[in-house]
Amino acid sequence: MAANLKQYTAEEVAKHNKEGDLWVSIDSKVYNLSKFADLHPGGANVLFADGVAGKDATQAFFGLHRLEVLQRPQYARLQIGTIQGEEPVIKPLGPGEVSKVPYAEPTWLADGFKSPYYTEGHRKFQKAVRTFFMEVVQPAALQCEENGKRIPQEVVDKMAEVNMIAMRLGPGKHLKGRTLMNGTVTPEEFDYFHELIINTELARFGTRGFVDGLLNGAVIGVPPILNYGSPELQARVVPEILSGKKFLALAISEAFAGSDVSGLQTTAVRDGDFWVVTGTKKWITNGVFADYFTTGCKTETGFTVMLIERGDNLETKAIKTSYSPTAGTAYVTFDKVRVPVANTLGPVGKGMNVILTNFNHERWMVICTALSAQRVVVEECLKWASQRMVFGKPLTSQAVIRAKLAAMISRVEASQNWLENITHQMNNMNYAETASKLAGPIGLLKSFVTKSGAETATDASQVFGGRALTVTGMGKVIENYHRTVMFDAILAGAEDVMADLGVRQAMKKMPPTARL
Ligand code: HEM
Repeated sequence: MAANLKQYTAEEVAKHNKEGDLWVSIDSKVYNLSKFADLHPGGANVLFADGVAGKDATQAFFGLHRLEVLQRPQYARLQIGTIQGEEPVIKPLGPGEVSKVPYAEPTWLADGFKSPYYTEGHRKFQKAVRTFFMEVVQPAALQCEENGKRIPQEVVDKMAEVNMIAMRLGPGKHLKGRTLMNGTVTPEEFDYFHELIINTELARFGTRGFVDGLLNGAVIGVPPILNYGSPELQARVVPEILSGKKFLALAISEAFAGSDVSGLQTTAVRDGDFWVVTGTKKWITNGVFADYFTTGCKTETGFTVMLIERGDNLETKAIKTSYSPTAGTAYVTFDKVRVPVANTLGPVGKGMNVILTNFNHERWMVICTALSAQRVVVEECLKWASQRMVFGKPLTSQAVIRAKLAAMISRVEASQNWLENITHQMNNMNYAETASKLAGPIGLLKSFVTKSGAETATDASQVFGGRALTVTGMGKVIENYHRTVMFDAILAGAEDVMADLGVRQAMKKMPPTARL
């Protein structure tokens, strides 16, 4: 488009510097703001100021707006030309591109850095996944986060086409025979680093509610079916969910009891070939739009897990939380719901094992997405602190700001290295080894990442100041982050419980031979 636009000299632009005849240049692009001035959300008079009207307003503009403002079609069309002999310097990331901002990407994606963990195949996969998320998912993420609606079906269908929903469950037999990401990786090659890549990419939009709205219910609620459901149940339900035709939520926690499973009150009573289920569930991610609920119930001989289909006696009500309703967080009521006994997942009374099987993977997933979101905050802060001018100098000229950046960067880099180490172990341990050796480290890392997240949210808010408090505009990613950072510290195991689990697991492994 720029090629067909007229070229102007700075002197020509300077002539248009008053009400009714107002031009500015921003990053070598010339904008005619004559009519727009009265519509400008920041007011008209700021545009007529000295140093703005008829001038190169690049610095003033980027002190007040995000680059995306200029990309919105209604504003992009204000551009009438370019400055002769100049080229635009500021560019958004194209689909699949990696950021050149230091620490904005994990080191394995940074120029010249090496990693022992990632192969050429992982690199190809990362590029394909980033392109897919930027092109297909990001527009929906931004919209849904704002309007609170469920992820659109067209996006779900496109995710299903590349088997994204199946890949989100991790490596395993459910991938067999599927073409993954248009053949970028085979089901046999797909490992936890591929899954880490997906989790990293999906959390990069500064839209925390949408991260859970992106069918997280299935990620945590389908594995019990794959591991414990009868072949008939699997054959009926799993394809519907992995193809995005039906949605599923994991329904364990209640207002009466969170992780304290012994306190659960939802009860299932046997009546012939059916369970009759009565009770309530709270904080159920994706519950608002789920068709199936992998549900924990109290039965005569203990805790039992079963798959419950939405029907007349099952109601869901949206719960207002501090993140976007696009996550579909629900309060669920079961009123004598009749559930076929064939829907039981695992042995009756042994539901704790069914749920526990899934915990490490769920917590690891939360670590991946929480860390990715934290890294985005680091990038936002590095950009802002460099472009924001105070007393004639960039914010980075303040030592106190640099100290905050140092702390933020160190936290994400430390967590990334620990996460990649754990992911490598997951690739090389069988299920029993993972359960015995990694529950502790995963608990500790989850606690570390979420504590770091809270510190980073505070630091980033100080860097952005008042802008961190507004839902739109310059600090919108920071606002979303500090408003929602606690979700990761609570979902899938509260921060303090996770840290304690790590130490308790270590205590179990203390050798009797050890003495000071
Ligand atoms: C193509 C030119 C421009 C467009 C399309 C534009 C558009 C906007 C938009 C959409 C907002 C709302 C906030 C946001 O979404 O970030 C805004 C706010 C604002 N704009 Fe502009 N603007 C332009 C140029 C400028 C320039 C050159 C100045 C220089 C002083 C300016 C000063 C402001 C101010 C002071 C605000 C309020 C910021 C805030 O609330 O934090 N704008 N502008």
